Order: sequence, then structure tokens, then C-alpha cells
Amino acid sequence: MPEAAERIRTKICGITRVEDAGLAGRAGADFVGAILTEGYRRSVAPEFAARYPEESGCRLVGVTVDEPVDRLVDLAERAGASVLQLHGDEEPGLLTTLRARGGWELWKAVRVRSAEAVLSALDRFAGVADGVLLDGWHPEHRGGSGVRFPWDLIEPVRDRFPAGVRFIAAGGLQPDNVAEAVRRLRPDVVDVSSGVEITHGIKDAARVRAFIRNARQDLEK
Ligand SMILES: O=C(O)c1ccccc1N[C@@H]1O[C@H](COP(=O)(O)O)[C@@H](O)[C@H]1O
Repeated sequence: MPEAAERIRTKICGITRVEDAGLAGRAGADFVGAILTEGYRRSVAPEFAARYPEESGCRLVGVTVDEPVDRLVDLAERAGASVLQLHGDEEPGLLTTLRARGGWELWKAVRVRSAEAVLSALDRFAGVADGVLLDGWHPEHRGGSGVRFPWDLIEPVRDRFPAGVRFIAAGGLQPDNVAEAVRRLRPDVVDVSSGVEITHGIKDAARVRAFIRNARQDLEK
């Protein structure tokens, strides 16, 4: 008998208020994300993000951009992150080093500009990343910009994700398009930040609930 498909997981990212972590947890999210590298619109101190897991019951994803390894380990430990999302130009060797330094699940973010670049990233990070996150590309913002990647580029190469590597779909997801993303891209996790916000870092309760409900809808039919 074929195995039942795993249910879709959801991540609410860019949380800057403890009450929004609670909101995400009550709505059924699996992961809450905090931007731990300083200087971004949704950056928070690691000690502040450390309050999210207890408030939400979710696993904490620490998002960092091009941090040196010692600083990264320090941020991850202070936040109590369970997953590290590397959202810069990190090389595979950094992930190998991190794996030896702690028990974090490691996700590498790739900003999609071509299917070839995604295939090359899958190749380079196979064996070192537990997940590959695909995000939209924006000329000024590293992430959290609400930009979709071209889904039609990824649909034909979806099955090239190595077995056991989570596919996290991000970038421009919203309550209104997440069911279509789940159907077309068949991700393991859907990730949203700006699509459920009132303004940068401030989440809207109705949109968070609708996002999670709509993400799950296809698999529950
Ligand atoms: O949200 C940010 O400000 C941010 C800063 C630096 C790196 C990543 C960031 N956000 C990540 O971007 C994706 C997509 O966000 P959106 O839904 O398109 O707004 C998501 O993984 C965020 O974690």
C-alpha cells in the first residue's frame, strides 16, 4: 500500500512580537521564524526570539544572512533555534562546519532566477542541507519582500529534489495563492512573512489563520 502523503507544514516568519508567535501556534503553524541577523526590517534580538517556542509550541527557525560561523553559533544558541535558515550566499562548507557544532536542522535559502541555478544549488547542498528554501529574487531586499519566484520554472524540476531534503516554498505567498502553490509545487513546507502582515513584522490574525487553513486544504480533501 502506498504511504500516505506527509501533511504540509507551515512556517510563519519574520515575527517581531511574542503575541504573534502565540497567534501562529494557535492557528496551527509548525514553525515560527525570527530574523537574527541585525539590520533587517524584521530583525530581533536572539534573547527575544527565545520566547517564541514556549509561547507558540512551534519549532523556532533562526534566519541569518552571511554570518561568520562563530557568530552564527552564538546567535543560534542564544535564541534556542531548532532550525537555521541560511539566507545569504553561504557555501556548503559552512553547513558542514555547523553540523559539527550543533544539532540544528539546516535549511539553505536560494533566491530563484533560473531552474539551472536551482539544480546547481541542489547539487552543491545535497548531503549537507536538510532543506532547500526557494524564495523570490528582489534587487534590494534579501528576503521578506513578498516577491514570488517563477513557479513555472520549478514545476518541471520539482522531482529533482533529493529524497529526504525538505522543499520549503517561500516568497510572495499569501492566503489567496498558497493552495495553488501547494498543488503546483508540492512543497514540504510553505513559508510566509509579508503575506500575512499589516505592516513589516506585525502579523494579521485573520490572514495567519487563513494562510494555514488554505495551505492544508488540498491535502485534506
Ligand atoms: O523578512 C525579512 O526581513 C528577511 C530578512 C533577511 C532574510 C530573510 C528575510 N525573510 C524571509 O524571506 C522569505 C520570504 O518572505 P515573504 O513571504 O516573501 O515576505 C521568508 O522565508 C522570510 O523568512
